[in-house]
Amino acid sequence: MMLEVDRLTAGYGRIRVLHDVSLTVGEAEIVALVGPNGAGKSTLLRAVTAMLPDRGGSVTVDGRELIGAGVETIAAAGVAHVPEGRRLFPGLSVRDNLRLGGWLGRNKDLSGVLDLFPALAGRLDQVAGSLSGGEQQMCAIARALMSRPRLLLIDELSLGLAPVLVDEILLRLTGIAESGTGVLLVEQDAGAALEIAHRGYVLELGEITLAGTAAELTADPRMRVAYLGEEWEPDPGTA
Ligand SMILES: Nc1ncnc2c1ncn2[C@@H]1O[C@H](COP(=O)(O)OP(=O)(O)OP(=O)(O)O)[C@@H](O)[C@H]1O
Repeated sequence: MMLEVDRLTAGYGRIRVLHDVSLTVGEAEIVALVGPNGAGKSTLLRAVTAMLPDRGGSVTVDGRELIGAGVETIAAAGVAHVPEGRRLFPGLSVRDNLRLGGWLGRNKDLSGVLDLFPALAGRLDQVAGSLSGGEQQMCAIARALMSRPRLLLIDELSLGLAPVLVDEILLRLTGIAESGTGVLLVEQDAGAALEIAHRGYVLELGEITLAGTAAELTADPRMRVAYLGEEWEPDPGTA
């Protein structure tokens, strides 16, 4: 497996958020991470990119330990993170945001990401802060891709976006994975995420409570009621 998270424990100050979380993402695999607000999904992505202090467990990419590693080691391991809220530099142009994404890896060639997101091609000179929400999300993903990552971590892809746009961006992710990149996708819209994911995990109260292939999770009755909008029909025998 490319990414292996093994019994990871992480939190903030004295608050422990993640408890012995283990998960994997393979090459060219899309893995969905779903769960309620506050479950620890963003914390997990932050822990993988070593933005949190080391609390226990291990995170390896291709066997290389990331816990305790510096930002350059993480970039060299090929990990890119699209954080919640996108975090573009709003006063810089789209071109400069993209170039910054390629800076550590000395990648100046924008053509690959512009092929993926043609909507950005005509907006290279526009400041990122004036893009629409969907364009900003595309720009944030494109910026992350400029580092030519082996592993892409995306937090709350659909936040504030129209469903049609979400579908379009998810489709792009399928193409990105087909080219070999592993994708760990944190997503509120579990249905949309499981449509493109190969596998998924449910994180609740900082623990993995359910895991399986996308088909297994989509068919799971608990999953269907809790995350996929199915109405609960009490068993007539017990109601
Ligand atoms: N910087 C921080 N300092 C202290 N506690 C934090 C910090 N960031 C997050 N938390 C707490 O950690 C817990 C997990 O938060 P996290 O953002 O990882 O959840 P999440 O599953 O991503 O939720 P959401 O779907 O709402 O984004 C929450 O209780 C949150 O309040």
